[in-house]
Amino acid sequence: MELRKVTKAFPGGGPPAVQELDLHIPAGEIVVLLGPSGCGKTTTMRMINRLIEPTSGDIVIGEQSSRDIDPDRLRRHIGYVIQQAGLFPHMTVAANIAQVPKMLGWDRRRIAERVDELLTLVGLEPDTYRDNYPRRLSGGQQQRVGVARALAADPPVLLMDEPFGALDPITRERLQDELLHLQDDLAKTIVFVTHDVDEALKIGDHIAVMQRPGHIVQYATPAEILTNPANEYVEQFLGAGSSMRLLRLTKVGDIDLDRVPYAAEDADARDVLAELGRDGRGYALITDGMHRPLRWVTASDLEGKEGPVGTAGDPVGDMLGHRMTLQDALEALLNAESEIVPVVGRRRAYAGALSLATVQNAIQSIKAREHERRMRRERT
Ligand SMILES: Nc1ncnc2c1ncn2[C@@H]1O[C@H](COP(=O)(O)OP(=O)(O)OP(=O)(O)O)[C@@H](O)[C@H]1O
Repeated sequence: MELRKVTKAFPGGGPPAVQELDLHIPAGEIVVLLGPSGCGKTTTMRMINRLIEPTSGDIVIGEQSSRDIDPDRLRRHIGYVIQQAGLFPHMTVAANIAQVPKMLGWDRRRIAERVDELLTLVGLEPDTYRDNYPRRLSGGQQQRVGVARALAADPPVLLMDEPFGALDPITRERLQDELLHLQDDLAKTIVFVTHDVDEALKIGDHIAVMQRPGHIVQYATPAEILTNPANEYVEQFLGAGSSMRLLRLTKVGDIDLDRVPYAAEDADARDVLAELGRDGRGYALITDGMHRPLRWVTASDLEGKEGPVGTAGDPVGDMLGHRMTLQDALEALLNAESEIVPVVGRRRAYAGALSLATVQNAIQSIKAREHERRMRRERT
């Protein structure tokens, strides 16, 4: 989807709500519009599904200008989720979800099957929820129904306007996780509006940072925005704590891990001992035939031993996954029994090790990059 110099001026003067907006929204990605109240996020969304018409410019979906698509047809191909779900209170959950399929003339059986399928997809048990009314549901459950309704006719595009804005922080985080999980399978093209920086960083493949009135100041990936904000405005909008946020964005597998020596359990104890001597840190990891960590051994476990390492040493306790965020890894390390913890990648194979010192090095290099960026900006 592509927005080309899209402008919206409302009658009554003042600067246009949206000004010559250019935005490329790649298929299958989540693009977040992030900005303060009144910067034109909702107006942009409403132009995409033609609830309002641009004053000038063009919106191209697929190969076609949205102007050339009948608005009703267009809206059936674009799911819309808004804050507080916007469900019809006098209709059951099933009837709410079934709206678009009904308009499309699906038969009753197909609709009923689709409703149950969608309820299951968004984590609501069909038998419990399909005949319920929205007011009997919690905010989080209503929002789930809102997502189910938007997905009913399997639209390729989803517009989500502050969908989790009215939820408590815990429910909000859970729904964010579920959305990302769903997106792994569905790969919809999603435009997601929020004014919450952390939500944007977590959800977005790309983020468009918007500024009043109605324009984009930076369009980049979350990591780029954090490490290289385009200007003072973006930096201020991100606020303090960029380093902590980077910990949340960075995956364990992205940093330089500790290369602890390792050997298979059938390796000769004398060879492992020699390797320990060369490495100098005094311990090694023993793995099974699939490179999965089994035990820690120290030099004294191997002293005088001949033949395979076998069951020498102590079993490995905690392990970390390479997809874990640095923040979660830090938390796990603080609670771990040993100072150093193996990191495993695909099929739980050994990928390196992590200690507080390794994390600290990673933080240091993040900080160094930040410092360098600041110096660069001051020079220009
Ligand atoms: N129907 C309208 N008539 C006149 N002005 C409008 C209309 N809709 C929006 N505006 C104005 O356009 C600007 C952008 O509004 P918009 O709702 O798109 O911002 P937003 O970024 O979504 O803000 P919020 O986060 O508060 O929803 C605001 O100044 C708003 O007052």
